[in-house]
Amino acid sequence: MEKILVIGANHGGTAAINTILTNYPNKKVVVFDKNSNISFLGCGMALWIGKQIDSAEGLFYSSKEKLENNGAKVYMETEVFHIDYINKLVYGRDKNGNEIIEDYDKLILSTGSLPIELNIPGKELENVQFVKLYQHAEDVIKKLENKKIKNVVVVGAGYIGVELAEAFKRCEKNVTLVDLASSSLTGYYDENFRDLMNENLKNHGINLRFSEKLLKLEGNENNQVTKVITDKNEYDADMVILAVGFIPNSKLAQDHLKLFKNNAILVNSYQQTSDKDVYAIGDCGTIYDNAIEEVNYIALATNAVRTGIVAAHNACGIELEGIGVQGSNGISIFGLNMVSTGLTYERALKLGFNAEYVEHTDLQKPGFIKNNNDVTLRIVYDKISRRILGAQIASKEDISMGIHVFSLAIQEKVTIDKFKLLDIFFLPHFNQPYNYFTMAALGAK
Ligand SMILES: Cc1cc2nc3c(=O)[nH]c(=O)nc-3n(C[C@H](O)[C@H](O)[C@H](O)COP(=O)(O)OP(=O)(O)OC[C@H]3O[C@@H](n4cnc5c(N)ncnc54)[C@H](O)[C@@H]3O)c2cc1C
Ligand SMILES: NC(=O)C1=CN([C@@H]2O[C@H](COP(=O)(O)OP(=O)(O)OC[C@H]3O[C@@H](n4cnc5c(N)ncnc54)[C@H](O)[C@@H]3O)[C@@H](O)[C@H]2O)C=CC1
Repeated sequence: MEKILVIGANHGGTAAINTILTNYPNKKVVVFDKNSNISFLGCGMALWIGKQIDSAEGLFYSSKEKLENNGAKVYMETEVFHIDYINKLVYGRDKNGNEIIEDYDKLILSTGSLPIELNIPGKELENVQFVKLYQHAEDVIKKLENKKIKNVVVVGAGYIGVELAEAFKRCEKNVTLVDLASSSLTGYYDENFRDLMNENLKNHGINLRFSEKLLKLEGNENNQVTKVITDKNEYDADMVILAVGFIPNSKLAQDHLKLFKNNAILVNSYQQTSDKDVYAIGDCGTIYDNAIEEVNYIALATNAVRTGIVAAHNACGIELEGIGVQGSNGISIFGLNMVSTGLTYERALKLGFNAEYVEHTDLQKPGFIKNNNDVTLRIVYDKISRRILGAQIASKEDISMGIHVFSLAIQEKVTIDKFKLLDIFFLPHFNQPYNYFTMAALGAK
């Protein structure tokens, strides 16, 4: 029986394992994970910390037991420390120090990512937290019960930082959000969209400190953090969250597999690495980005799931080519919903596209409908090829599904001119006859 070994059983790994177990009963599946849990939805962490949900119970959708009931052999709390790619052997060590060796016919690496560690004095002080794992969130929640924790400084105003800033505010903490960049969410939105989010955060009492470089953290005699020092200011801090991005966890691939510029494991559209019997999925690997028509690194659970499915079929001998991604993403903070896909205008210009954008703001539904809010849509396109490169939408309405049409447009290289006359239904309960999709696109010269 052919044996497929999976290292890492979070979102990517779980998707691959389930795909194999469901579709290929003639394959043996062996799994290693160094953690004690499987499938934690990090996206629920802010909801849990901010008490918008009561517990973490619903934040898992799989477990060792579920995978084993479906036929896998699962080693939890067992870290793989070496792979002999030549002899196809994987070496793990369990929590009791026992060494476990398993051979494989095909190997799927799903070792994910690690939060970036800033090399600054004071980073080892107590109450300086990373937020990636279930255990991290549990630790933060327990510490927040201490009423002495009043001032929380969040470093990094990307997706994690902004979501957690809201969560800490909901716990009635004084929250300062610091970023090296001149705004929150610089990786995802253009300036006027970022301004909407910054205004929203400010209006909810979050102290925004942008264009500041973190220099060091200071502590008291008990080694607990007390201050955050930047190149411009200093802030009182009883807890500091470091959320300045992820790096791929590709240590096991070094010295054997080809890596991308940020050390992600380089894969082709079948998730195959430079070793034909080894696949890499999710945050530890690269992904093809249709917006730039090149390989890229985009750490998202959605990509982990899709690449897991692709790798599983290919590892089992059924060819399935991935179709690439657009990096579609979304955020919802104090009722302001923002979604984006593909390239922002700023990034498109930086990458050398002949970029242009059209933008339109209008009520979601006709004026006679109550409970109705403005929606702002920006579509970014290339003036020469006319190809749609990206889109951003912001509103207090739930506009989340709207972004998917732009994701598909980028994937299928639809031009802005074709988009102008896209068939969009109208019903006053949902939208307007002169839809902002159409109105924005018609503005393209
Ligand atoms: C707070 C937060 C919120 C997020 N919100 C969203 C969101 O809303 N939407 C979204 O799309 N994405 C979100 N993400 C990103 C998303 O969680 C990641 O992209 C996703 O977890 C990647 O899945 P993965 O399986 O590739 O890697 P990981 O989740 O990093 O899992 C890797 C697994 O490999 C195991 N492992 C690693 N090394 C070894 C080893 N040597 N031996 C054995 N096991 C090993 C680890 O224990 C882990 O279980 C969020 C992330 C965080 C932290
Ligand atoms: N809603 C969603 O889809 C979510 C997705 N995620 C994903 O998880 C991954 C990790 O998220 P984040 O850590 O928030 O990364 P991020 O890339 O979203 O944001 C990192 C932020 O840190 C800032 N930064 C970098 N170095 C810094 C420094 N030295 N000092 C101060 N600021 C610095 C950057 O300017 C950036 O704003 C991302 O890929 C993200 O897309 C995370 C949370 C939610």
